[in-house]
Amino acid sequence: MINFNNVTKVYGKDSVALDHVDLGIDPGEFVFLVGASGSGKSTMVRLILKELEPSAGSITVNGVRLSGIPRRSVPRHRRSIGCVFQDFKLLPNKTAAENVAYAMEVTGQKRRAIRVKVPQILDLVGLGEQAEKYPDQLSGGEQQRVSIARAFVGQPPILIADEPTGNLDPDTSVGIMQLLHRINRIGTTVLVATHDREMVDVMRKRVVALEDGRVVRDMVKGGYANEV
Ligand SMILES: Nc1ncnc2c1ncn2[C@@H]1O[C@H](COP(=O)(O)OP(=O)(O)OP(=O)(O)O)[C@@H](O)[C@H]1O
Repeated sequence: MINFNNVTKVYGKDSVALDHVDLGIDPGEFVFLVGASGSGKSTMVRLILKELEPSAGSITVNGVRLSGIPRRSVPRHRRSIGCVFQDFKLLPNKTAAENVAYAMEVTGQKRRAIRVKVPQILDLVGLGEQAEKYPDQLSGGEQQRVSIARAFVGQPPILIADEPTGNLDPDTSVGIMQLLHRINRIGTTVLVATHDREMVDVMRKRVVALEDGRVVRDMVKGGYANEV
């Protein structure tokens, strides 16, 4: 589903963010990408989205080699990947329902489809009752659920979350992780870049650890640290 083949990314002249990375993620997997600040997690995410180009090596997503995607087709590539961020990135002047609907509008979906789908997806993330609230009327965890609903409403085959629980307390984080797990169980490939040690240890999923741009550990049912 996602393949990095000997990928190196150098920013500027000599800032090596990724150093000969090989990584394969199969369809339907749930993978944590862990590592200290600056280890290269966000760079990997941005390469997958084709926001950046690798300095060397090749990347395949959904069976498509990214270097072969022409610029005009990049938006379609990005639509196949739902994205969730630490800071939610919701539109403050739109309700929860409108935020989700907007994501469908910009991809040209029909009004009727939007009317049907938005309540369904808000129910799925446990926010059926909060549809008409604005982001500032929602808790951090609820805002993150809206952003997951928005990322998932087009049913992309891949969902990427970059520090999805970075702004949330531990209890709320568990709920967000359970939701990502549920989305994974429906068949979505989920990649979560995180520092959240507790969550990684509880979930017992595949853990890929980066250190200075290299994959230093890849465990099937791993923990955040070596000894777990
Ligand atoms: N635009 C850029 N220009 C130059 N160097 C960069 C740029 N973006 C990232 N880097 C460097 O590349 C390395 C990897 O950064 P990256 O943001 O991928 O790490 P990260 O693991 O996502 O960190 P964090 O957890 O803090 O987000 C770091 O050394 C960083 O300083």
